Amino acid sequence: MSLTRDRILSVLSSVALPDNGDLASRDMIRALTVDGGNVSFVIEAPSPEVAAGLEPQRKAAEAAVAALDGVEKVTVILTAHGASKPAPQKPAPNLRVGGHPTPQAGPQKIAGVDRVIAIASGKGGVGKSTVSSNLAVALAASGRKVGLLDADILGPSQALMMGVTEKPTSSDGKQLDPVKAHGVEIMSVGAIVDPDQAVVWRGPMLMGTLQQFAFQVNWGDLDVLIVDLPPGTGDVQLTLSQKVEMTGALVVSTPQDVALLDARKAVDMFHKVNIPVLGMIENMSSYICPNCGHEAHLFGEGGVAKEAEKIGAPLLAQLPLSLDVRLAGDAGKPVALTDSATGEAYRALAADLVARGIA
Ligand SMILES: Nc1ncnc2c1ncn2[C@@H]1O[C@H](COP(=O)(O)OP(=O)(O)OP(=O)(O)O)[C@@H](O)[C@H]1O
Repeated sequence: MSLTRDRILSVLSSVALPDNGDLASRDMIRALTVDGGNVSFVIEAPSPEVAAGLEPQRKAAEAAVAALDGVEKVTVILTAHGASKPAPQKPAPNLRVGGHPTPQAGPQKIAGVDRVIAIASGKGGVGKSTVSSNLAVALAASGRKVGLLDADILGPSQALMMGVTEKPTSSDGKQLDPVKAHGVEIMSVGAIVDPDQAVVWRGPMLMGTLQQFAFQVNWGDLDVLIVDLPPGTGDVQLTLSQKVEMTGALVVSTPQDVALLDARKAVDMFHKVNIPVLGMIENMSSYICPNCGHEAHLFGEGGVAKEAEKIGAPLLAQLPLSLDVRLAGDAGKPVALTDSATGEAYRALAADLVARGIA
């Protein structure tokens, strides 16, 4: 019998919960991924208190799936949603972007948002923002309700890449309303400040803005909020993991060794802050000559696949290096909107993420 999501869910329905029901019937399984013999998923408890008592169920789930034919490796992560205490009354939010962070106890859910997926890379310039915008557009075109939070506060790209020309407003004087482009709700510093103006802020201002973008924006009901991170393993990544309940991260890398070295660090950082890495994406994978059709692996071949295998995460896509991608990004009309081969690759990636329960 082949290893399918349904088969794994049926095995998980044998893992009973202390207060009735089982892991599958109570809809606690998230981000279930089957990649060859590697199976990974997240058990999401409704609160930290419930999660604290579920380690035996996590172990039982791991053992039950490991016993299935064809399973080589199982990764099961236990997370919790919901604050342990009622959230304290918040003061009226300050609409000025760039305020200092407000104190907050532990990561919190963004109201109305089902899943928060970070798009990360170790190295800069590997195409994280390009992947974020195209994935957001492809998911929205497939019928998902999608938001895009540009967490690259100092080097925001999303206003340009998504062709945003209007500024966010506030309909209630308290929360910011995101701007909408290509079916996606967007919040980016690039939509607020003049494009030629540098954002020169110290850490606390950055973190305050990040918190505002997560919690003082009317995101509405979203299936998935894509968070375009800055490169590296710094303050923004740490703050997000401490303030926002994240579903997981997708790590983007190009195939060459210098990029992979940094991608490995990004993966390690996510493990340290307990955010599951749900998959890797190889960008600028190969170049197909538009004249003769010859495919050249300019930056090497197979490196990202090997890395993904090492961490037990799926390699979700291998996206080509193509002039169309850059031109479309610069024009504010992501290539995923087109019928090109790269547009099709992004649609396939979006469909795969939906099928895996990631988006
Ligand atoms: N597959 C691709 N083919 C051609 N050009 C690409 C591709 N992916 C990204 N680019 C181009 O490479 C440049 C850098 O991409 P992008 O800004 O998405 O990278 P990034 O990792 O987000 O960068 P940063 O580290 O600055 O945040 C952009 O001009 C983009 O259009």
